[in-house]
Amino acid sequence: MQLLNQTITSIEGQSETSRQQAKDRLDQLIMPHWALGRLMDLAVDIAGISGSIRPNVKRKTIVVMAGDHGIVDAGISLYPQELTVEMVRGFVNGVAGINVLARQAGADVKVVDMGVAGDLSDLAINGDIIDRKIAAGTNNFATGEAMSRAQAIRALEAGISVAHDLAGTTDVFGTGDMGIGNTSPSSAIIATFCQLPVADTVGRGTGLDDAQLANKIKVLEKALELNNPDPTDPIDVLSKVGGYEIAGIAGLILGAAILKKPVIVDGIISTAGALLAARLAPKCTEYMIAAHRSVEKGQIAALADMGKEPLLDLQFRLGEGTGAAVAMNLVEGAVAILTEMATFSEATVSMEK
Ligand SMILES: Cc1cc2ncn([C@H]3O[C@H](COP(=O)(O)O)[C@@H](O)[C@H]3O)c2cc1C
Ligand SMILES: O=C(O)c1cccnc1
Repeated sequence: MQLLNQTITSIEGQSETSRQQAKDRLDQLIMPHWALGRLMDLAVDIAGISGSIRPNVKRKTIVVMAGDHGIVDAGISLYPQELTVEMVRGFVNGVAGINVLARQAGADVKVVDMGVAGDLSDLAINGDIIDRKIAAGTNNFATGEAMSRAQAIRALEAGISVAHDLAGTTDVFGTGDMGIGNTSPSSAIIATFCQLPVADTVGRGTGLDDAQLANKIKVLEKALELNNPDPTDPIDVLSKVGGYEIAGIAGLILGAAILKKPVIVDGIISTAGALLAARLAPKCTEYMIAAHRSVEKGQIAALADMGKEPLLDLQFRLGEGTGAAVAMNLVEGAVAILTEMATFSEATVSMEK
């Protein structure tokens, strides 16, 4: 509890001085005023986050938090739980979607076992994954709480500790997730914090049909009624209807904020983690960059709640950190514009407005 308390009470906002210095320079670049639009807004944010107008963004790490979910027993996903382990092995072998897009963006992928139900000890022993396993999957929150308060706090602190462990080799973090069934706790968390009917935050996940979607909504409505999470108590929400990888993502974001490093937030699972982090420490939203608009409508509601506008809309519904990886290219582009493009006074040619 000490690491969590220390972290949430110490997070400061962006540097206003660096934001202003970045704006002043961007105002004078050799092009029509602010003609690169949101890429320039992004450059201002990264300067404010890092406290520098020459921010380092070369070393990028996508952290894929993995965990399983007891609520798969209620038939809320198309796929079996065993796929979580198989996908983790796929990430380690470098063959999944996130591996391809991270390679293309020049980012490392680090996989964290936050609470996978299967045995990954061989990978942990070899150092192929980071082992922060809290339990072998959550309890089915259709029949009781997902985890204890103590487990929820340990999972958040594990995420914070991962950010600290990777800080020496990371300029920019990206969040990712793997866990069959995890769109369900994500939707439940978002419905609770945003005080929305769960039907407004639920989507088809990996591809449910209409009848399966109706069942998912019914299961989650009943689960929320049974658990009655308190939206003013983020640990209560996490323990009752959350997930270990979602807690890990929230912790990673809190850690990035304390380290004053940008964290690119992926799809609905990552955004549920981000909302949890925001409820614990509202200022941490200043360190988040929303990568993309997910097909899942709950993600859009959570982003709106935090006042975040996603950079991309590519109809993604994969997770793993794939949107964050694609958005890393934009982060590097934004900083390149800030640091490499000439101002009118620096340019050798004179230009009349
Ligand atoms: C092969 C495969 C790879 C994935 N990679 C990410 N997800 C994504 O889909 C799952 C969430 O959807 P739902 O809540 O409907 O189960 C999570 O594992 C998420 O990371 C995958 C899903 C599958 C099947
Ligand atoms: O928004 C996402 O990242 C997402 C959507 C559906 C399934 N898995 C992930």
